[in-house]
Amino acid sequence: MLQANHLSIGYSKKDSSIPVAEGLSFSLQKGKLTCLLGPNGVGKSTLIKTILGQLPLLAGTLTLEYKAIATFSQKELAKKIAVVLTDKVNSGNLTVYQLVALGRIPHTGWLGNLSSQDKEIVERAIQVTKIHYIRDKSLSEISDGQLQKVMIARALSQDGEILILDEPTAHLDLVNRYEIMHLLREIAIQENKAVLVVTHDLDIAIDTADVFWLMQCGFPLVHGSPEDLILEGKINLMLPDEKLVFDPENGKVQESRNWNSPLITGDPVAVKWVQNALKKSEVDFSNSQIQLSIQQNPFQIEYTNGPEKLTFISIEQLVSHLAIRTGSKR
Ligand SMILES: Nc1ncnc2c1ncn2[C@@H]1O[C@H](COP(=O)(O)OP(=O)(O)OP(=O)(O)O)[C@@H](O)[C@H]1O
Repeated sequence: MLQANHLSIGYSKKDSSIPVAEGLSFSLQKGKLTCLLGPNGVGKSTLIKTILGQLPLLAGTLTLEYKAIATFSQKELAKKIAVVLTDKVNSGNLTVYQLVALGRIPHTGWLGNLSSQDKEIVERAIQVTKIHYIRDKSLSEISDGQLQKVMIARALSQDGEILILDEPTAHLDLVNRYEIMHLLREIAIQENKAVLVVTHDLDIAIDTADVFWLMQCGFPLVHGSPEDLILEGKINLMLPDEKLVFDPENGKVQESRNWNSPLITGDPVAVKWVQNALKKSEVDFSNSQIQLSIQQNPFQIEYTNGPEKLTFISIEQLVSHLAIRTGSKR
C-alpha cells in the first residue's frame, strides 16, 4: 500500500532543511491496525504530514501503490487516504449525518449531490462506527467520545484504503479509549483497510495493534508485532529516559531503579500489590529483618521484625506504620 525507504522527514526554511528523523523504512499493510509510538517531539506528526503530501520529503522514497506520493494531487490523495487529526471541529450547527456525509467531498466536490452509492457508503460508515442512534443530533449536543466516532465515520465515508488517525483517544476516558481502539481494529479487519494510529496509550495499543512502529531520536524506525518487540526488549526504544523500563512480566512501564523488597509470602497477586505500595513508600529495606506473610479471608498482613510481631488489616495500615517507624514523609 504505502511504502517508505530511507525516508528523511523534516522542515525546510529558505535554503536549508531541518531534518526531524532520518532513515525511516516501513510498509503499511491492509487489514492491519498499526500503531505509531514514540516520545513527544520525535516526529510522529511530521511523518503523518509527509505521508499526506503536506511536507516534501528531504531524502529517500515514499510511494503509494508503487507511485511516488509527490505525483498525487491533494484530491487524488484524499480519495486514497482519510485522516482524523487532533484539531477540534468547529461545525456545531451540522448534524452528525451531515458531518459524516462531508467525507464524500473528495468524490463529489463541495457542491456535489450525494448519489445513491454515496449515500450507501455514508450509511455503512454510520453503521460500522455504531453511531446511528445520534445521527440526527447536532455536533454541539454530543460527547467527546461520540464526536471521535463521528470523525472516524467521516473518514470512513471518504472510502480510502488507508485511514490515519493522530491521537484519536487523547482526552477520552478509559472505556472510550478501549472502545475507539477496538473499533479501529474491527475496521482494519472487516473493511480490509490499512489503519495507522498515532498514540501514547501503550497499554491499549499492546491489546489491540497488529503492528507497532516505534520512533526514537537518532534510531531508524523499528517495526514488528507488539509481542515480538516486547520479548526482544525493543519496546524500550520508546522510553528514552533511562529511569523508566518496560517490564515484560507485568506488561507495564515502571521505574528502573533497583529496589530491595522485604521477604513477602502469600498469594502472588497480593504480594505484587503489597510490593507496589512498599516501593512507592520509599522505605529502605536493604538491611532490614522485616518479613511479611499475607493471609486471605480475612485479608491480613502478618509483620515480623526480629522479636516484634504485628498484624495489619490493609496495605494502607502497613505503609502508615512503616512511615512512622522510619520517619519517612509518606
Ligand atoms: N513547522 C515547523 N517548523 C520547524 N520545526 C517544526 C515544525 N513543526 C514541528 N517542528 C519540530 O519537529 C519536531 C517533531 O515534531 P512533531 O510534532 O512531529 O513531534 P511528535 O512526535 O508528533 O510529538 P508529540 O508526541 O508531542 O505530538 C519537533 O522538534 C518540533 O519542534
